[in-house]
Amino acid sequence: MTTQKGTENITKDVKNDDILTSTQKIIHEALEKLGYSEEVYELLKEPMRTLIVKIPVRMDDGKVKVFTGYRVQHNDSVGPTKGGIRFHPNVTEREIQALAIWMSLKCGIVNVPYGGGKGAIICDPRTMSIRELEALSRGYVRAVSQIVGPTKDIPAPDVFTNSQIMAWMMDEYSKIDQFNSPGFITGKPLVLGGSHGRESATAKGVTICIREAAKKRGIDLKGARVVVQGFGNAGGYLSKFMHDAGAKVIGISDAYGALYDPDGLDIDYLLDRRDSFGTVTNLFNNTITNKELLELDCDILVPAAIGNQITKENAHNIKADIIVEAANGPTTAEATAILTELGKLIVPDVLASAGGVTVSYFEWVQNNQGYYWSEEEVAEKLEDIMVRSFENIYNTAKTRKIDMRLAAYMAGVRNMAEACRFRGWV
Ligand SMILES: NC(=O)c1ccc[n+]([C@@H]2O[C@H](COP(=O)([O-])OP(=O)(O)OC[C@H]3O[C@@H](n4cnc5c(N)ncnc54)[C@H](O)[C@@H]3O)[C@@H](O)[C@H]2O)c1
Repeated sequence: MTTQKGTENITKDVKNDDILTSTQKIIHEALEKLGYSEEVYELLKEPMRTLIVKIPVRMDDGKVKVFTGYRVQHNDSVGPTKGGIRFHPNVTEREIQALAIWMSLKCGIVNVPYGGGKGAIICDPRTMSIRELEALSRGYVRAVSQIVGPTKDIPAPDVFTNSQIMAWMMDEYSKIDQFNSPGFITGKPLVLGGSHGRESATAKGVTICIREAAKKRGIDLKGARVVVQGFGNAGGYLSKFMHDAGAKVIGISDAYGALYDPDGLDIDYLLDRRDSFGTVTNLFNNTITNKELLELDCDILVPAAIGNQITKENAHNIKADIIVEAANGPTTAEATAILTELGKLIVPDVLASAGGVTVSYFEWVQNNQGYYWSEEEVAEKLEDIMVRSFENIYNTAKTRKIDMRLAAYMAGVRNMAEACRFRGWV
């Protein structure tokens, strides 16, 4: 598995009920601002479909273990639903539902023709053999096969799932479909129809948001002091991209602590020493805490680890002028209000981390065309979409005198609400 030990905390630390409730609150406000009726909110506040399945797997010891899996589809008025599959022991139904709604918002923001979806299996892949994992992955596809497919609902990797699991799932679906179906799932290995640039897509999207936000604030990225919480897929690539852009990455962290150097950290060296769990701080004695990291004097702060990191307890101590959320849900609603009041610019998660689903969309388009793009082509198209999405949301926030989170929710929910109306659902 390529995912990290630390991600275990992602699910544990975030208060998932709060995530769903606070998401619903902002959706309500966004729909109200857009002038949609209460009926539209009633339709969009929860997923349209939640499938719970049982997956029997014969384990290596000869006994059968029955796993529980989910596939949640938020709304398919715009197009098929899309979202990752999480393998995690602590995953809950409400959490997957909230994540499916966030996927809808991200797709609306970058204007790709999908609704949001999300899947999960309650399991701990770190304790399973490769054979058991393959059997579980294939069993999941058989169990949900009636509601997924390249034109219905397209899964992708998430916490503790990777391109190998996507490959098994694609193969199983192709057998059921009796047709080679690469467009059933994204995040596949390149040889099975994966896309160039997908692994770093989230960090690329975050980088573009940082660059655009810095321009708005008159901050020159060259020499700007950047702090990144989390050094896994998103945080690691992001630190590298910031370093390459001439910024000074003065702080990074992982689940065990944080590193700080006011003159800038040697990111290439740290990436080289990082383990497969995104951990590097354990190699150093002179560390600071994650709490101290978030409050460092810097220009740009990027939470790229877990949820609920900036709360009403520490919001007043945040010194960064710009906060760009690579992680899902790092800032609470109260903290957003405090930081906005203090004049900080927050680029919200549903916009900042939408690069991943954008390149997943590119992968699906390439699979449908049977024609594959170069890395440059993928990067160019991602750049174009992210810049336009950022501009749109920034300008909405400015014109309407609202924060960028509410503006992003307005952009994220609009296509869906409009499509539901045209279809005559509401
Ligand atoms: N990777 C993507 O494509 C993607 C896309 C959208 C959103 N995100 C979000 O970005 C965040 C990071 O995702 P990732 O894929 O980089 O995960 P990852 O597992 O690769 O890395 C997570 C990093 O956070 C650190 N971490 C874990 N618990 C921590 C804690 N309690 N305090 C401080 N640091 C901690 C880990 O040590 C690791 O360095 C998550 O919130 C994820 O939902 C990721």
